[in-house]
Amino acid sequence: MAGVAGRLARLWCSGALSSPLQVTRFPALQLHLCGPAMRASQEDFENATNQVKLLKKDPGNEVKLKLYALYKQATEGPCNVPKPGVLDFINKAKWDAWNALGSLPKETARHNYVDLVSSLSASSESSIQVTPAADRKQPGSDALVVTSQDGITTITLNRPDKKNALTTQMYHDIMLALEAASKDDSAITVLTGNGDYYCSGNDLTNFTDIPPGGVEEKARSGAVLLRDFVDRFIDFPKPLVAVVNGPAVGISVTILGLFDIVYATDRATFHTPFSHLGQSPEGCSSYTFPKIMGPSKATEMLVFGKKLTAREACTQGLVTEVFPDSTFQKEVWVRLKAYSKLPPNAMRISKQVIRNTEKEKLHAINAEESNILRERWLSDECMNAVVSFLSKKAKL
Ligand SMILES: CCCCC/C=C/C(=O)SCCNC(=O)CCNC(=O)[C@H](O)C(C)(C)COP(=O)(O)OP(=O)(O)OC[C@H]1O[C@@H](n2cnc3c(N)ncnc32)[C@H](O)[C@@H]1OP(=O)(O)O
Repeated sequence: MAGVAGRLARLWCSGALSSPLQVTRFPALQLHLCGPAMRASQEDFENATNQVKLLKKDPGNEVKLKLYALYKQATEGPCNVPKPGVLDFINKAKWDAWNALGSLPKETARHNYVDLVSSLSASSESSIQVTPAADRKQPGSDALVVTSQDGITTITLNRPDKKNALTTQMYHDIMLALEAASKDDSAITVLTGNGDYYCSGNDLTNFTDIPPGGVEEKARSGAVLLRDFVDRFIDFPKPLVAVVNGPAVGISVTILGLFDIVYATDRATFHTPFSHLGQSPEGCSSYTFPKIMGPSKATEMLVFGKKLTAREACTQGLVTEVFPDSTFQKEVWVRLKAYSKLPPNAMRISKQVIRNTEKEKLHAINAEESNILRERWLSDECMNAVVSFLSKKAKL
């Protein structure tokens, strides 16, 4: 194994890998917990729209496009106008910026707009400071944005440029967010993605972050992280809903068997390429998938890596309901807001009555899957697959 890992390191040092792999830890991600008193209120947003006109320093076209896109997303939702012609450069650039935000919820766009204006005013010393909502954390990296409103706590994977691939830090942040959501005053918790992907699974550059203890230590700590991460979904006490806004890969698919409801846009696909990657199933899918869809359909996904369309995944029981992409966000959030008005304790207790009978078994399955993966991660099959992806030779 050291040979392959050494190859990975040499490949990186030789610059053959196109993206500058992070051998150091990922920058700490800020977890924006926007509880009822902490989300960017409409007043914050209106203040920010006024303050942006008073900026002393021109923030540049790229930032202005981002402000434009966030403003439109916050006020009108996902891009809903036809794409301008190629010669209409300015409007096409604005359209592209807005469209790139995909299905980002209005509340999140509003929150990001206020944060951006706040940071611009701080750097340009404008005459009016936006007073961020009380107690809200200062803007920082928001690869994970948590908002809580209308009885729903929403955890949004917000790393669209990397198809919402999960960094090691994001696993920790999601666990923190689930912990907070289990105790806040919301009735339902949602996991969704921003951009065209729901989530492309484990960030494969995580494998390049080799600690002093070497690859064996990396595999050990990865197995501990995986087991803890999946345990949070097994034990989560409130109704947990996946709003699958686009393609889903790997662990983002396997943990769906632990959600209570899975709503998907018809653009979504569901791919678990574990053999392709020299790995094996996780997220309790080795138990939940055969239970949900039968052993042969589960084998097609988990062993042979068959990618399912949203409708196939619905037919096989992994997805609860599929919606047309054009009305997905609107229909899903209207429904979830109605569900969130139901008596929260009754929903929580009913979920636990359903889940409790399996909890012990699911924890045992999770422990077994994590141990097996710890070995798989040390295999040449796995590292060769990772090296192929990172050297941009192979995509799924
Ligand atoms: C606690 C540990 C748990 C471990 C257990 C988890 C297991 C898994 O999740 S296994 C599955 C892992 N995921 C993958 O293997 C997917 C790899 N990605 C791809 O194959 C493709 O990116 C794609 C099919 C998801 C999308 O292809 P495409 O539409 O062509 O977009 P790009 O490939 O250009 O992606 C844009 C950008 O994002 C980077 N990226 C996407 N996915 C990942 C990823 N999983 N890990 C790292 N980076 C990813 C991609 O490299 C591009 O980056 P740039 O080239 O720098 O723009």
